[in-house]
Amino acid sequence: MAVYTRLGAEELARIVEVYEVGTLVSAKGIAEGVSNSNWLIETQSEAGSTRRFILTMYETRVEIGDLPFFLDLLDHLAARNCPVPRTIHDRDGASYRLHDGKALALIEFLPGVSVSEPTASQARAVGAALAQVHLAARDFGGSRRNGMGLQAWAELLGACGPDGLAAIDPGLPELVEHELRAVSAGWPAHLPQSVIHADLFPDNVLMLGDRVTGLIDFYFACVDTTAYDVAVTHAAWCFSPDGTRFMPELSAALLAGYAAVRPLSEDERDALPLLARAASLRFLATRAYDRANTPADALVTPKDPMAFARRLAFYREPCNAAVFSTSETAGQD
Ligand SMILES: Nc1ncnc2c1ncn2[C@@H]1O[C@H](COP(=O)(O)OP(=O)(O)O)[C@@H](O)[C@H]1O
Ligand SMILES: N[C@@H](CCOP(=O)(O)O)C(=O)O
Repeated sequence: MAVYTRLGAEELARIVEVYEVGTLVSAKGIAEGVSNSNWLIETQSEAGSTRRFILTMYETRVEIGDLPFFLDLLDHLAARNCPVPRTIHDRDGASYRLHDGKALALIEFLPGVSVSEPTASQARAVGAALAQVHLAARDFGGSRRNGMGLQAWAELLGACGPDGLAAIDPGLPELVEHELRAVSAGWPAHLPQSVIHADLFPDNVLMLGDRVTGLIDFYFACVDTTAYDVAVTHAAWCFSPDGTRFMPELSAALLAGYAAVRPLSEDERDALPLLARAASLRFLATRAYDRANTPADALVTPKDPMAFARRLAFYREPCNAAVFSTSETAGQD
């Protein structure tokens, strides 16, 4: 359940009044998501037409100082026809406002559902949408460093300690130590950089059939290696959720969909096997840390770190590097 803050009906109505969107007629807390509190808001204009919005209250994970980057990015991408929600500015023109010390934003509601068993056509569409974002963000003026990069993973994994990792799985301390070293030594510093989403999991994509209607949850977005974002999305979409089963048809389709919009250079393709190990390590790190630090009675159940240890084991097998080198990846869809 991701509604951490309670807001009463009168309070919500007063918040909505600050925007030129009509009056509040309903507000429902949204259970999905783990980081922020979200409400589905319905308003009515004087003429009687209704509109829907998402009201997000940023909880502890999002720094208020980063909000201009995240929210301006949404408006920039939406203006370039990327399927991302626009922000609704208040009567003073602000994209977010403070309420009892926490930041709030009203965001366009987009239709669609998050798929749990993606098809190849859906994976292709997601690859294309990701490439569209990478291209459309080229003239975005904002910048934000990746606070969830290699150093952060090392710190999170270090904070778990060998015993904490071994409590999850006896093989984890050795795997993590080896992979942190390998990824750090092999990180391809020369590749193109851009704004990246950095967390494009199926639950952050809204779809209607094979069409991507919404890319959401840009709260890890930053400037980093573009191909790393491809690797993150590959790790997120191309396996069964528990990481035991690689789905080759989803992989080929996702990479082909991406390359059809933004062909990957040879250097980027060559780097993908290592970047996919890096992406697996990143989600293994946050999940292991959350597993070790979430109280047993917490409202949110921590996600399984082993699902990404299994992906990591897949990507580090030299024979599996071939999944990234099909001719489709070069744009011949
Ligand atoms: N713009 C939007 N349009 C429609 N639904 C949305 C939108 N933004 C968020 N949601 C809904 O709210 C849920 C949680 O949003 P999300 O940004 O992923 O939260 P969190 O950052 O807490 O993970 C999503 O799974 C989706 O159902
Ligand atoms: N995608 C991450 C969790 C990040 O949470 P989000 O709700 O902000 O997407 C994972 O699966 O570990």
